[in-house]
Amino acid sequence: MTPAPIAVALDAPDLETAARWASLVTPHVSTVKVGLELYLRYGPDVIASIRGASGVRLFLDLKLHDIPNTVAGAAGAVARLKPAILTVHATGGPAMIEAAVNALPNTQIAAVTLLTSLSEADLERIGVNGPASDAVRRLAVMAVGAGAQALVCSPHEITTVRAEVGPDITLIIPGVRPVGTASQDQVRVATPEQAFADGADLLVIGRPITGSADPGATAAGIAASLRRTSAATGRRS
Ligand SMILES: O=C(O)c1cc(=O)[nH]c(=O)n1[C@@H]1O[C@H](COP(=O)(O)O)[C@@H](O)[C@H]1O
Repeated sequence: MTPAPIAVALDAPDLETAARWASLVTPHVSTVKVGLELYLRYGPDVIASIRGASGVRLFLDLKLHDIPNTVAGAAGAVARLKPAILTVHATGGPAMIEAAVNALPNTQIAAVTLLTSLSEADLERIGVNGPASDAVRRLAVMAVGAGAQALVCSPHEITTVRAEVGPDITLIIPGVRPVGTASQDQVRVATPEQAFADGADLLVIGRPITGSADPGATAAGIAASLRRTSAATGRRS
């Protein structure tokens, strides 16, 4: 069976836990994601350890955000790790995004638009007025113009962004919560089925899987539900 278009966020306090989660979910999902918690604790070696434990596609979520020259250097520094995907913050601007794209020609650079943990009230406090979807759309268009091949946005903005950037840009969607699970610090959320039906290419899911009693079974359950959504909507994963 084709693994589901899910990146499991391995936000673990230690490498053993992350490697265990990776090996449990690997039969069911296409991708695992290493983020700041693991990378800052263990450094680049964590990538080889996780690859050894799972062998699936690796998404490196460092959310780079700095001047173009610094981001070019930082992206170049992780080139040898050969991540399938690397995140940068879209608000770093077009020159910064372009610098990352040029530094890593064999990696999909994903521009994070507005974090899924931000509410519209939070956005107003940081100077982003109006509906989140307007700002996300503007950032998405700018990032794609700068060469980003993937975008990260919340489930609420999928249809708006897709209409703007077309079918060839990969939409990566965190803020995903299966029915009956808590939102925790996520604000702009939807179910995996809804996000997938709306056009997400890759769902990022962490705690609803890794915090469950049986991460392998939970991942398998969400994967099966996405297959049913696919059959019902005609959407191919
Ligand atoms: O870039 C990301 O992956 C990301 C962007 C965003 O806007 N929101 C967001 O939650 N994420 C990441 O997605 C994961 C979500 O984890 P859970 O909230 O546990 O499902 C975390 O690893 C976040 O770092």
